[in-house]
Amino acid sequence: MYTIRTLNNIAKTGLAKLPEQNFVIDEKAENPEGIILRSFDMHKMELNENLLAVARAGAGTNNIPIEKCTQKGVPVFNTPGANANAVKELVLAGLFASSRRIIAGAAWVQGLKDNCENVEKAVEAGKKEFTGPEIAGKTLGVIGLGAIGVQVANAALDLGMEVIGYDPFLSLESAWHLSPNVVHEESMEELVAKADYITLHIPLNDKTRNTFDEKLFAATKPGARLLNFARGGLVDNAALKKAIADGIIARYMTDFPSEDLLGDPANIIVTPHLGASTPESEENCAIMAAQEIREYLTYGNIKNSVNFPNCVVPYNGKPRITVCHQNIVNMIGQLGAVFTKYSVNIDKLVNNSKGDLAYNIVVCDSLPENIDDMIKDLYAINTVLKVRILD
Ligand SMILES: NC(=O)c1ccc[n+]([C@@H]2O[C@H](COP(=O)([O-])OP(=O)(O)OC[C@H]3O[C@@H](n4cnc5c(N)ncnc54)[C@H](O)[C@@H]3O)[C@@H](O)[C@H]2O)c1
Ligand SMILES: O=C(O)[C@H](O)COP(=O)(O)O
Repeated sequence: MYTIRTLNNIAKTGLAKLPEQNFVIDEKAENPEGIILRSFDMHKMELNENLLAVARAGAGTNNIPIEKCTQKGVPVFNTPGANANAVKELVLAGLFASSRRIIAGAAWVQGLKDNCENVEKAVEAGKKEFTGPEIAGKTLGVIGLGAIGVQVANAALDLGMEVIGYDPFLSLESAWHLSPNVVHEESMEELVAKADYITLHIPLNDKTRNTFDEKLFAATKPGARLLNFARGGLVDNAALKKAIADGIIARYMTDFPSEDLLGDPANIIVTPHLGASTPESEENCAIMAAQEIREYLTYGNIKNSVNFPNCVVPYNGKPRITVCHQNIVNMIGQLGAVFTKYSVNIDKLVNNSKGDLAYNIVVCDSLPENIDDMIKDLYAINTVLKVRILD
């Protein structure tokens, strides 16, 4: 039996993928084997002793202490693409809202209640304050062409925009889906110098924090509109305010409010982190996260982990031993010696690596009687981080 702790509300259709005979869902569990979460900040949490896996029902994993998890041999999963359509739709709304002053105009009309004699007349006189340009024919710069960026880029082409993109790590998957009409830019500086609208779709990490700093704003085409539905930390807010004051940024729209962004609704539009908040995407993410954690806990199979390599061996009824270790030479030799010592015949062995980490699924014909001694011997190899027996 595995206990799964939920740190946020996770859609029930997703949790239903964890069968009751093998899984207990408990939002207060103190020592769970699995954690499923959305944006809960795990950085201040101790990783409990029994923890085996963490699944983020969503894309961004900057709220999870990945390095700490890796050191403990704990894979962190996310759900690539499961909320991409929801974010794409909100970004399209953002393109229109940052242009046409829909939000400010609608709020102004509400303010006319009990405040003027003739609403119709006031509206016709006042609407000139809320004009804004059309997006067709304008250039959209997409920074980050992953699951969301690709969908945004393709949809913007359909709306009649010129689209330019920048992503030095473009995946094969993205390349397959990206329209050939998206023009590739060699650098962020070149992209921001040409774009009338810029949209950010990159993860927040130590390399991308404050991507939009004073220097990048200085390279930006004056009058550009900047959309940030990725993470607040990608933009240096002090530099942003200066760019607004200098006329470089005509409007900033973000899904990540902070105190310093409030109080200037004409220039800064903030939504309350709504990108993935649709029933469809909440279900998609929860289902994928639950399936990933179920596969790992039950069979040791890994798909969509941000810190572990993919490693999947279809279940064939035989017991398996999984070993996660540092990715250095002669590990297979050392592991093999232990298997030989305990006369364990290997039916199938898959060893995959990602960066400094390697992971094995070893399907065995049978387990030895003194399996506890074998586990001790495996842990005696000092580069082994985690051993699991799945019988
Ligand atoms: N507002 C929301 O509710 C919401 C919802 C989902 C995702 N997000 C955010 O959006 C981000 C992107 O999501 P996704 O699903 O498209 O992820 P993804 O992993 O599919 O795509 C990210 C892309 O960014 C690229 N990239 C990384 N560093 C880059 C850099 N320095 N310059 C240019 N490109 C770079 C990668 O190569 C990748 O193609 C997530 O990390 C998350 O922070 C926000
Ligand atoms: O990274 C993500 O997937 C989004 O920011 C969604 O976050 P949420 O699941 O907390 O809405």
